[in-house]
Amino acid sequence: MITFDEVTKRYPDGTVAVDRLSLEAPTGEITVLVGPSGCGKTTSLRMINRMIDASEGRILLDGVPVEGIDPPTLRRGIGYVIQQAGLFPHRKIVDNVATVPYLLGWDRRKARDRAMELLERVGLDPSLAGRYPFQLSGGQQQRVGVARALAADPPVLLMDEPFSAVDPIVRTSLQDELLRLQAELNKTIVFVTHDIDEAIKLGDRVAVLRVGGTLAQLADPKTLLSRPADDFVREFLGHDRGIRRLQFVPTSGLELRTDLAVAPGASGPDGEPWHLALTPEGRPAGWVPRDEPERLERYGTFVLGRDSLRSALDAALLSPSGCAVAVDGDGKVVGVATRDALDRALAEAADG
Ligand SMILES: Nc1ncnc2c1ncn2[C@@H]1O[C@H](COP(=O)(O)OP(=O)(O)OP(=O)(O)O)[C@@H](O)[C@H]1O
Repeated sequence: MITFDEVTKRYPDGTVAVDRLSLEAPTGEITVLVGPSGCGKTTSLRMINRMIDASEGRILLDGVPVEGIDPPTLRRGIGYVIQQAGLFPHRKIVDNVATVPYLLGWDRRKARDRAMELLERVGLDPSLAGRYPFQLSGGQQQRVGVARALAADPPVLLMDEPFSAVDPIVRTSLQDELLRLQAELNKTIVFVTHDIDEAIKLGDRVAVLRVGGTLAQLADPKTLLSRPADDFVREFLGHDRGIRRLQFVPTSGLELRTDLAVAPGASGPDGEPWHLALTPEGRPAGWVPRDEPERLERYGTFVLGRDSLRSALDAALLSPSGCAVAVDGDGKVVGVATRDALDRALAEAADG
């Protein structure tokens, strides 16, 4: 666990970047520091590995004040990932990843084996190992940055806007990859971003900071969206806070109709403008309008119980029938959520 205990950072010119910050980043969880530009996120992060020293207060790593640990020893247990990866341009990818193991005096072969294993783990083709950083895309470089930070298997990972220099699609896949890795590795991660959506997606806990370096709120994403502490947090979360909150509402309680999904070739129930045609395997084939039984229209699906109400709504909006198709983990149809059922679930979510 990382503990900030009344930590203040005053730069020599008098700027107070962080002001009596107290918070805990629990072991094995992702704690996100988020807030507007200049609110002290990077300063806070760098005080953990002592790239910057606190002016007042203490930072503790599993109860031990970091000020008492010499920086090289401290950093051996702390991986660090920054924006644009910060790779060494004249070293091959494999050697970039093996940087810390080399520094730790590992045998060259063992260090390289470890690097190759990590490249695969972060989703990179091992054939890239012999290239130089400039021969990789921005997203690939960022993956190398993550692999390098993990090389010596540090229990703590500090990540400073690691995905902000790549396009939105690559960014989403890097975020998904990080969540997948974290499910396996259970590192204690402190992640800095100015993007509230990224914070909500990645954080087990989210600390919202305001300019001046004070803590506005520390909460899990669901609580943050449903109960922002004050106007600053509400404003920072944005006007679509209500919609985003739906990503934490489960679909397990949705009422489903099974009569609207029919076997291949069969006709739909009387009086219904649409029915869902199934494939022989029970997967969705498409929505069929009542007056044009040969036509198949597009559909949207959500995995019942796993996906959120937001996904179900998205699925409904994708389809001209206005209904969302509920499937199981194998993609087989378990029922249909009509607009009425979604409306009732929305009304309940608004009350909750
Ligand atoms: N070396 C320094 N000397 C003086 N002031 C500094 C120094 N480094 C940072 N600051 C100031 O401290 C405050 C916090 O900076 P910091 O970089 O921690 O913020 P941040 O939240 O990470 O910002 P951004 O999102 O823009 O990267 C800012 O007002 C910044 O100008």
